[in-house]
Amino acid sequence: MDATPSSNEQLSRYISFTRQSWEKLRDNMPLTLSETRLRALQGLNEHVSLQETTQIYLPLSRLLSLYVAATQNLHKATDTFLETTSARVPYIIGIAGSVAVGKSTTARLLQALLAEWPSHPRVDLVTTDGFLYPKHTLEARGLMSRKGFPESYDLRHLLQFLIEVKSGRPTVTAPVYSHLTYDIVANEVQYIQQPDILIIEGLNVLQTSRMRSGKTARLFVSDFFDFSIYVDAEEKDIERWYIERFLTLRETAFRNPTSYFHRHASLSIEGAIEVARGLWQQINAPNLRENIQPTRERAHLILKKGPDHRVQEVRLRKL
Ligand SMILES: Nc1ncnc2c1ncn2[C@@H]1O[C@H](COP(=O)(O)OP(=O)(O)O)[C@@H](O)[C@H]1O
Ligand SMILES: CC(C)(COP(=O)(O)O)[C@@H](O)C(=O)NCCC(=O)O
Repeated sequence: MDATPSSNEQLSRYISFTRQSWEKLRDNMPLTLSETRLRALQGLNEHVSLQETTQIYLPLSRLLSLYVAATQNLHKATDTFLETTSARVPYIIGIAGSVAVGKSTTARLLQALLAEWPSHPRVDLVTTDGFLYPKHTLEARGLMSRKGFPESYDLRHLLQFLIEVKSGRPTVTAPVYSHLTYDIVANEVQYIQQPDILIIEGLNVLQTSRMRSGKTARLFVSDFFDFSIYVDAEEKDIERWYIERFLTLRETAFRNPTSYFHRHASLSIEGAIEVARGLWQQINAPNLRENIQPTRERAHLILKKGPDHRVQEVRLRKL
């Protein structure tokens, strides 16, 4: 008998909110942000409407804020019991989902909103692309068309980074990736210095993948998460968003001569759509189906977007 729970069984572990029922939760919450502050945040995320920020993401930031406070209190309780003073340890939130589903936008918006709550003002954000192997290594291993697949990441390095952050080290560094050069940036690192909250965003953060040696990893990235979010949408919508973003980049970033995709800046619209669809169908769609979507039900919260990026449904796991 198959002991793996079916997708329906897994989803029944969640409380499901329609957009309307989620919005109503705002009534129970002290949403203290002024209209002026919200508009300033809007400037950081011009893609997300003010209505979406207020109705979906602000309640979510409130929920997360309650969880952070509860965890901070738990640490205090342990300290009282043990008569110790532990190092400050960041609360870690993982954000997973397909390429182009809107992970970065969601992560940046939550970073800004969470920083507004006085009990945890310092919120840092790290994207897992910094832990991809450098381009020359991917080329040498024949992995350039497997970027974003589990084997394209230095998982050991990512786990080491998380161990250091969670052990309360005052300064931890993360490598940096450039979408412009399509490569790790040599001699550049991001410093993480005991923020109150650390958001880790990436395709792979809920995966229970194998090490390159073929052995199953003993530790998973998600073991370090206090909370995790999966950003979900229909594949046909994500493909369209991917192509739209590619067309925008053709008119902006690709014009830069140092861009890895500079040669695509001179393509016709039809030519650019063909290239983008090819990248989607050969790399990102198989990765979504094989490695990303199967991790969805590991998340504490699932945000399901409609064709216009507006969240249609929120599922919260019964803890
Ligand atoms: N909430 C949103 N509302 C409108 N557009 C969005 C939203 N989130 C993302 N987008 C757009 O969708 C595309 C992909 O978003 P991005 O955050 O870059 O995705 P990812 O980090 O998952 O690759 C971008 O062009 C972005 O502007
Ligand atoms: C860099 C990425 C693997 C995303 O990495 P993440 O930050 O999610 O770890 C992805 O954006 C990517 O480059 N995919 C390869 C195919 C493509 O160019 O779309």
